Amino acid sequence: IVEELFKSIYGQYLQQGIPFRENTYLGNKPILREYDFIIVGAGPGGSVVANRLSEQSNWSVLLLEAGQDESIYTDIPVAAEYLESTDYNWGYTAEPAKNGCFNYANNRCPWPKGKGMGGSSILNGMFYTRGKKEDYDTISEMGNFGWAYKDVLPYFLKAENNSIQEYQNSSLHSQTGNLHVERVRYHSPLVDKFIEAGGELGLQKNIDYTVNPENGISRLQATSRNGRRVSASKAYIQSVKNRQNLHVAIFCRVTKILIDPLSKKTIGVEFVKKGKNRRVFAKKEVILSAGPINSPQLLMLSGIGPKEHLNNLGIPVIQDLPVGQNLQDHYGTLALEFISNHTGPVINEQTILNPYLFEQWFKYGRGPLTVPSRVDGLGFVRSPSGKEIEIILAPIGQTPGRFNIATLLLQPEARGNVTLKSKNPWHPPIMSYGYYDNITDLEDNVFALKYSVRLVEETQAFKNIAAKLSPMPHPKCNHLLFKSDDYWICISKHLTHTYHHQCSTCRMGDVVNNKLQVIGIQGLRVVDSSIFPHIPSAHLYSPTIMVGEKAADMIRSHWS
Ligand SMILES: Cc1cc2nc3c(=O)[nH]c(=O)nc-3n(C[C@H](O)[C@H](O)[C@H](O)COP(=O)(O)OP(=O)(O)OC[C@H]3O[C@@H](n4cnc5c(N)ncnc54)[C@H](O)[C@@H]3O)c2cc1C
Repeated sequence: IVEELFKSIYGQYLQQGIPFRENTYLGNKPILREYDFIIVGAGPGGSVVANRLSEQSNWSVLLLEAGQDESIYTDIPVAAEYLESTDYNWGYTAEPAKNGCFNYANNRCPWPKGKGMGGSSILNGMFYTRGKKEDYDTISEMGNFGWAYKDVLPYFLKAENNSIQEYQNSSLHSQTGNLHVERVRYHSPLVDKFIEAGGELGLQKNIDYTVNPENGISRLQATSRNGRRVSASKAYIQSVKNRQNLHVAIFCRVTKILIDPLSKKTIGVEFVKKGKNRRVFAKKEVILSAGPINSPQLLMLSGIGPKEHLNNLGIPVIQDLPVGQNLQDHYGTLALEFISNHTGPVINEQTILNPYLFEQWFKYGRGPLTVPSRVDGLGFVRSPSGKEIEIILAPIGQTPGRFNIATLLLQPEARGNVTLKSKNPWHPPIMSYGYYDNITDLEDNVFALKYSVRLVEETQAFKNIAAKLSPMPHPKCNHLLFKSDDYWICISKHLTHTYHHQCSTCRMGDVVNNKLQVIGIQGLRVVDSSIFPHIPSAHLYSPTIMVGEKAADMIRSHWS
């Protein structure tokens, strides 16, 4: 019976898995029937693994990406926020929030996710941060051997290529990796005011926040090179595009991971390209790097997830695991508006197309278009509850004489989850998150908003340019006393902003082991931001690159 079943599964796969020629990412390489490794998703997790595994010339590697290639538009740092309304975004929306996202229709916060070579690193804010030593030590203390700070630091360094002058001789930075990091190449005088003001309030000026993001303030370290975005695909795929053993195929939407239900061995994946269903097989492993929303979705569609949920949808259960649970994220307020007598450049939908600014950027890698999402300046303060909060300066306003400060809770209490709407792979999953359901998050954000106002209104640095909070109250909060705690609570709930660091939906310890192998399944790993069991105090691009570097080493040593 087992043999018959085996034949019926594999026989069908083998018939359908005939080779076909493809218009692939680079050149016209055919997608073969079988590879040693199949990687799903060309985001930061998948791009790194594809590069590192294909260093081994006797291993064949296929990287399947649902989206398209990058373009000149994704190269422009300041354009990041505009890319969210293009096909580079999966365009997800979270479920209605009870205590946040009030400025959006039905209280549903948008959850953009990058779709294309580089994943979310083609539309992210390009902040380079790594988090705190304690973040990784906590991950290790949760039982994940090999993930303490001392274990992950070498991989951060392996990845980094930091050209910032003052870090050239630091043992905590490196200049040899693939991920370029530099200072923003347009220096607004407002950033200096921000740093001065932080100093006046007792923050340490010009800290290296990648090493210790605490009680300090400094300019941004950006994942760019000569003023151009460095996506994960730029950093890890473009330079190895001519490797014969690496095939990269775009517009390939994976709909299922093929797993033999008896042996629980991963066989390959099913995907759709140009409307056709196809299958491709893995000799060694399938590596799932589809990101924090699509990785759990694909696992559940393939029979790996909470038993009851899968049973309710009629999906045969292969492995009962808490996939999609425990979603974590960073959120806060975007953004308070301040006015001053400083007149600097203005970037909005009209001025971004200004030919002079474009030429400055294109020819020389300079000017305001090099400023990622208009941001240059981060501060780190501790709330009365003892948690770290990030304060973000956008010195370039959307209207003249204005600038913005945003808040970000680095260790929020809120949690969420990803579940399936149906067993149809084309239906987006259901995403929920408890914005401000926990009073500590709300109190911490109110503290951060009041701190941001103090930073501007109570320091000489900003007084010198007559800077102050815009006196126009938010129209939905103008029934409350301006600047009172109740006003700030109202602002928090209306101007809720997620920083798109969703993670932990395939968390290490519950869904994958410390080698990132899916528990109970052979030949299947998850390598992306969904594996963090506990959210680092960082924007997650560089931590996910670190995960990719570390995973590639583990995979290599497993198979050698
Ligand atoms: C708007 C925004 C701003 C951000 N700003 C910053 C920042 O300033 N600094 C920072 O450090 N981090 C930032 N982040 C977070 C960071 O970019 C992400 O944490 C990181 O990209 C996660 O990497 P990943 O590999 O887990 O997944 P992703 O980057 O989401 O990549 C997943 C890839 O898989 C592909 N994929 C998904 N499903 C399928 C499928 N079924 N078949 C084939 N391919 C599939 C996707 O198209 C995508 O290319 C931001 C994120 C966003 C969205």
